[in-house]
Amino acid sequence: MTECVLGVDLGTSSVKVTAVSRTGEIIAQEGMDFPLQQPQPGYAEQDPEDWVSAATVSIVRLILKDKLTPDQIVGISYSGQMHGLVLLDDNNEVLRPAMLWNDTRSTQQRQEIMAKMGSRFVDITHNKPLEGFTLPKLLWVKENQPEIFQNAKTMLLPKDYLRFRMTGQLAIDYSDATGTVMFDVDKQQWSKEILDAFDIPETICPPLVRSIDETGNINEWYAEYSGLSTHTKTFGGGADNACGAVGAGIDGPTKVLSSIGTSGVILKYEPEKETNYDGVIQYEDHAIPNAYYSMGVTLAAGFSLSWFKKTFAENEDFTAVVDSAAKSTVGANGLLFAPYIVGERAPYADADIRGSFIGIDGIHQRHDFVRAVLEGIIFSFRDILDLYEAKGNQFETVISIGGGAKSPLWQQIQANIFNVKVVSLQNEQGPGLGAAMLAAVGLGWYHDIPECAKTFIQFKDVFLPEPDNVEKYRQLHQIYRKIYPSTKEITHELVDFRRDHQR
Ligand SMILES: Nc1ncnc2c1ncn2[C@@H]1O[C@H](COP(=O)(O)OP(=O)(O)O)[C@@H](O)[C@H]1O
Ligand SMILES: O=C(CO)[C@@H](O)[C@H](O)COP(=O)(O)O
Repeated sequence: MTECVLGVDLGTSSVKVTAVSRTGEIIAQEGMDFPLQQPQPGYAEQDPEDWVSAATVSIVRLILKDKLTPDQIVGISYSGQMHGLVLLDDNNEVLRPAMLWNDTRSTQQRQEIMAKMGSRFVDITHNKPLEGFTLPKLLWVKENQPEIFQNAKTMLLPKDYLRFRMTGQLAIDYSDATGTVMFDVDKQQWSKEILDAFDIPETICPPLVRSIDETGNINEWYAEYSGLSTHTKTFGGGADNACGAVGAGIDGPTKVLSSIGTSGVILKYEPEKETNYDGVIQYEDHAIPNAYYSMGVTLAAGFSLSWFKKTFAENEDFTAVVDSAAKSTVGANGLLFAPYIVGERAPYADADIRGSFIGIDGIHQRHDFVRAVLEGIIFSFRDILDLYEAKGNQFETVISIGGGAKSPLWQQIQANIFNVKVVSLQNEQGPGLGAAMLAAVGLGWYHDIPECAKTFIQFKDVFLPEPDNVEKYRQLHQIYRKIYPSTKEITHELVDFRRDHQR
């Protein structure tokens, strides 16, 4: 019997569960989608029960279809979509749908936090209180649903809710704790100053654990529900981007992570706790003990492509639609797309900006629109890379992960727009692999994450920049950068119009 660990990656569009042997072989992988609710402009919610059901179906498939035996699964760890607010009452029942990282309804609360604490807030958390983060959401509930806030005993993030249902134990790891912006990065503890400023009881914050720490065995109920064994241990896990960076081997200043999941992320490893980008780029504790990372986030990366596919090519094969972009040209025959379809976080922290196609011409065909979507998402990543380069960083390698890394064409576009070599992983599920690595280290199979990485991480393809196309994309990016200032006012007015006339 080959022992294995499971990396459970709770994303925004689906959960993916990856079973990995002690020698780093991916022996099986299962997953299941779940829906996203957007009932009003800026709202993004999910039912936490959908996460539990989808994770359980995936685990049951691993056992029944892929023939893993429960005893073979010795450890489980988690990678989770960040910042989402799950509120539990004193019976640990969920009080309202989870408000997700791409829910931007809390602009007023963001302003209130800045008005009250200003730069002190950024000093403590190393972040600005953007709508996507957990504290503004909690304050939105406090102000708009006071009866729910009063009954809220515990706040959890998505992966921590899933682990709670599997083990009965409440916990949060440091990488997800930083993403709440209720955490003092320098002191490495919940910030009493922030909690007191907004009258939030510290008891709402779950106990902190390291990503490699044990967080209890699978409990009797979940063992019966899923077929897992009560001997299986769970481990803290981390934020999906922290786990993605672990699974992609981002371990030094010359490598950068490019993740195309529902969101898009450009991420850099940071060895120093003291680094502070004044909140222009996010700063987080890592899943690697005593390490940190920074990142810029595009709110709708894979989500823009999925939206396009659902709206204009619903019944077609996803890969075929993406591949059709090869029929277009560099620059999509003069068509640009700005992916601000649910607002934006970096480099423009603007909840009310919306997306656009610019330059639509009578000659354009659907494949030009697909190409423009792929390119527009990477132009927005280029904006983030520009922020890093302006601070003196130079990268030699981009490691590409997430659902978007299934497309070789999209990775070549990245190499050309970044003008940096892009490398893919054998399996694009970096966060799931990273989570499995946390369990492998937690179990003691490996001394630490760098040692585990030598066995677990396997690279696949290399995409080199093509000089002619690099130059064309450089020119196109100059035009792309004008879209935000040119469309800001118009799209804000349209969002306001929609809010005013929402039925
Ligand atoms: N064949 C494909 N080629 C390129 N991109 C894809 C393909 N299939 C899915 N995607 C993109 O991958 C995204 C989902 O990536 P994933 O890493 O699973 O996200 P999450 O972790 O947020 O659930 C989708 O939004 C979609 O745009
Ligand atoms: O908000 C952030 C990071 O700050 C997002 O990156 C979420 O963590 C969602 O990740 P995916 O579902 O796109 O992987």
